[in-house]
Amino acid sequence: MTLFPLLADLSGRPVLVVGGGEVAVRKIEALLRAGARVRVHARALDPVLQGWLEQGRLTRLDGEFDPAWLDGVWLLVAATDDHAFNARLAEQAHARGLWANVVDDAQLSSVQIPAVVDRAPLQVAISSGGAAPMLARRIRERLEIELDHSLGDFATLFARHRDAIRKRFPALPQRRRWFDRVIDGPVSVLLRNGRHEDAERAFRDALESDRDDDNAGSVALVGAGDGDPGSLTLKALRVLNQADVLVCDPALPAAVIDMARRDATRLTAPQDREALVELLVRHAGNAMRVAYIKAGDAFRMAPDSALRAVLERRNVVCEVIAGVCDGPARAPGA
Ligand SMILES: C[C@@]1(CC(=O)O)C2=NC(=C\c3[nH]c(c(CCC(=O)O)c3CC(=O)O)Cc3[nH]c(c(CC(=O)O)c3CCC(=O)O)/C=C3\N/C(=C\2)[C@@H](CCC(=O)O)[C@]3(C)CC(=O)O)/[C@H]1CCC(=O)O
Ligand SMILES: NC(=O)c1ccc[n+]([C@@H]2O[C@H](COP(=O)([O-])OP(=O)(O)OC[C@H]3O[C@@H](n4cnc5c(N)ncnc54)[C@H](O)[C@@H]3O)[C@@H](O)[C@H]2O)c1
Repeated sequence: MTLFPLLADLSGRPVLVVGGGEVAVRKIEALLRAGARVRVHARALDPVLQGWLEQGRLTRLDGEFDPAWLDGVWLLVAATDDHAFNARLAEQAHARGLWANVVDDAQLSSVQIPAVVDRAPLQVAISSGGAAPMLARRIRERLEIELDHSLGDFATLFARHRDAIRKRFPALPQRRRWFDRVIDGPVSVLLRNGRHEDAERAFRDALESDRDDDNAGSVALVGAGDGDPGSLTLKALRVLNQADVLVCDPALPAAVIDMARRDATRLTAPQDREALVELLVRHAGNAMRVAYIKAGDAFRMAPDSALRAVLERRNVVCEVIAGVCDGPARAPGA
């Protein structure tokens, strides 16, 4: 059976959760985050749920289960450890045309809860259809590493300018090309560095500029740390996987360079400072995402710490990614 993926707006809508254990806590946490009005019925409540009850974040229904509790509810979550009881609850919900999630039985569930990477308003939902929930969880963990938390801000920025974007590019193909360019451009670099006003300005510039003369790329100055590829920070790894052009310090261990995107152009950094700056500016001006990588925490220390200001004076959006140097130093090329 193939499940139909859909996203539900439960904001302000009542949801009944039966069961108050560990699994109920996880489902209720997600329901509350989505703004649902959660009613709980359970013999015993987990201390976390007890706390939320005391804070008025949920209501509790006491006594023997009463089918009338299903009235006006949008979704039932059967989360007890009593399989037969869960099955009866689902049956009653389905008889009323309600959606039911049964935490110990995928087959009985008309709704399943996926693993979620939450970068609201952007969300990635992963489902194995009940085949292997732990596999869904593993894939989520991988995506958590890949997706920067500023993606939510990025999506919000697009939403805020939605009307202006449509007005500026009324034809869809035109709009699509523009979206592709902005998504790969410097706005996301500014957002992930917390520079919200600069991001807003760059976004507006991209909206106003003519398609063909907006070739803004960016430069990331990446500290590679102690030379152990395992010491690269998440930020460094993400940048290395996105970069179109890698400018590598000659002393950088090959194992670190191997972590980068395979099809990126790899260049050796010129020794001459001016030549280096010109190289970075030229590629960034050609709509490239450039990463200049050097061992240690080079770009937060003199003399390389000056490089960012030099590039920004040349109108290149630039970010510095710190290197972690706790591990044992590795020989170049190791
Ligand atoms: C994705 C996630 C979402 C969430 O819950 O938020 C989720 N299960 C998660 C974790 C998890 N689930 C289980 C363990 C092992 C615990 C252990 O063994 O101790 C862990 C790990 C843990 O708890 O850490 C065991 C398990 N789960 C189900 C059964 C019954 C069965 O298979 O029939 C059993 C066997 C019980 C047993 O054998 O006793 C059933 C369901 N679990 C689902 C969702 C739905 C299918 C989703 C899909 O397949 O895509 C479905 C059908 C119903 C539903 O709940 O909607 C969340 C990961 C969140 C994350 O970290 O990202
Ligand atoms: N879907 C998932 O993600 C997932 C993950 C792990 C386990 N499970 C399964 O989910 C079930 C619940 O797991 P848990 O760890 O939360 O269990 P738990 O033992 O911590 O909690 C069970 C809850 O159900 C309540 N309960 C039991 N019978 C009841 C009844 N007749 N009326 C009212 N309340 C009743 C208990 O008071 C308790 O609050 C188990 O069967 C487990 O195998 C599901």
